[in-house]
Amino acid sequence: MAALTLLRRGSAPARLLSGTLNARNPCIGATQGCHLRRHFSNNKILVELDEASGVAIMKLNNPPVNSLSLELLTEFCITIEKLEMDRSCRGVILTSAAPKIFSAGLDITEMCGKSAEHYAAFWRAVQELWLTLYGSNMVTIAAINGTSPAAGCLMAMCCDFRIMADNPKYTIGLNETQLGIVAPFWFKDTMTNILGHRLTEQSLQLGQMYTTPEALKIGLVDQLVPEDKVQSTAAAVICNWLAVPAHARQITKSMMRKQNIERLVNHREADIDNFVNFIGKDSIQKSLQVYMDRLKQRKQ
Ligand SMILES: CCCCCCCCCC/C=C\CC(=O)SCCNC(=O)CCNC(=O)[C@H](O)C(C)(C)COP(=O)(O)OP(=O)(O)OC[C@H]1O[C@@H](n2cnc3c(N)ncnc32)[C@H](O)[C@@H]1OP(=O)(O)O
Repeated sequence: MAALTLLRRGSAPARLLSGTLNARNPCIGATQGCHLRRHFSNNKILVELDEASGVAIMKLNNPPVNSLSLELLTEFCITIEKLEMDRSCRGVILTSAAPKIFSAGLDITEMCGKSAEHYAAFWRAVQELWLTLYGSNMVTIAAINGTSPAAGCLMAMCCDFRIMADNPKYTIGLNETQLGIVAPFWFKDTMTNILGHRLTEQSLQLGQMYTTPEALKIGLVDQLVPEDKVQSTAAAVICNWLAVPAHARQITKSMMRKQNIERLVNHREADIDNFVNFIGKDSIQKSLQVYMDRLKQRKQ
């Protein structure tokens, strides 16, 4: 089990020990043409695992906009954990099967007009996604092939490296305040680790969505490439990351992230209570409804 996963689950670091296999050139099998590909999918996640390179491509597949429903969140975590346990997989490229949208963030309908029990289950699943992806021991690369607001941006920020399609129509950011809601502390912590305190404060208060050049400039994404080069660039980048001795990279990743992870692990139930109280307020429900109505009106 992964070192970071170990941090919250206390299980044996088998992956950590086995991770040095092929460490000098993990992509050697792929370059020599000995491709062994395994495909598997849940309903909403498509996975293609290339055993030669140890890289899985994981595609969000929840049309039309890859909104993160309870079902998708659950499948997402199961998929990552399955890959984490699979010795032939050492890296994941996270991308979207939908054209133009990486992910529209949390499914707003899951946060409207539902019971407190539903809100609690939904929020636990959102937490689980963050813990699983941010805490993954695998190399994770976000191949952001479309717009990515709110929790869509969070997923990308959980990855080790972000490559975005350079399309003037695409934007990325944590826009929660624009919906009248508040990004919780662990969203904030994730962004702070990437952008620093001042920029995160400004970004969160304004609910700012960045164009691709802006996102590159502030470091929210690491690389911009033409749309048709996103996948191939991600494949090349992940090979570089996998070439680093795995145990050293994993321990370093754990060292950089464990404080943030522990903070949520230690306050998980309180965070769920906060969410349930907050989202159930009439004023917040009204804000979300107005936002959804506006989204629908844009089309008319
Ligand atoms: C005190 C502290 C306490 C802490 C409390 C915590 C509070 C909660 C924190 C929550 C954290 C994260 C929140 C989120 O992630 S909220 C989601 C934010 N997402 C957005 O703002 C994106 C909204 N969508 C868009 O801007 C656009 O849809 C798009 C992604 C740019 C795509 O545009 P498009 O023109 O291609 O498609 P469009 O016609 O707009 O959409 C197609 C249909 O999909 C519906 N839809 C879009 N986004 C969502 C969504 N996020 N959830 C649910 N449904 C969505 C849209 O309404 C269309 O539906 P229909 O075809 O009209 O029926």
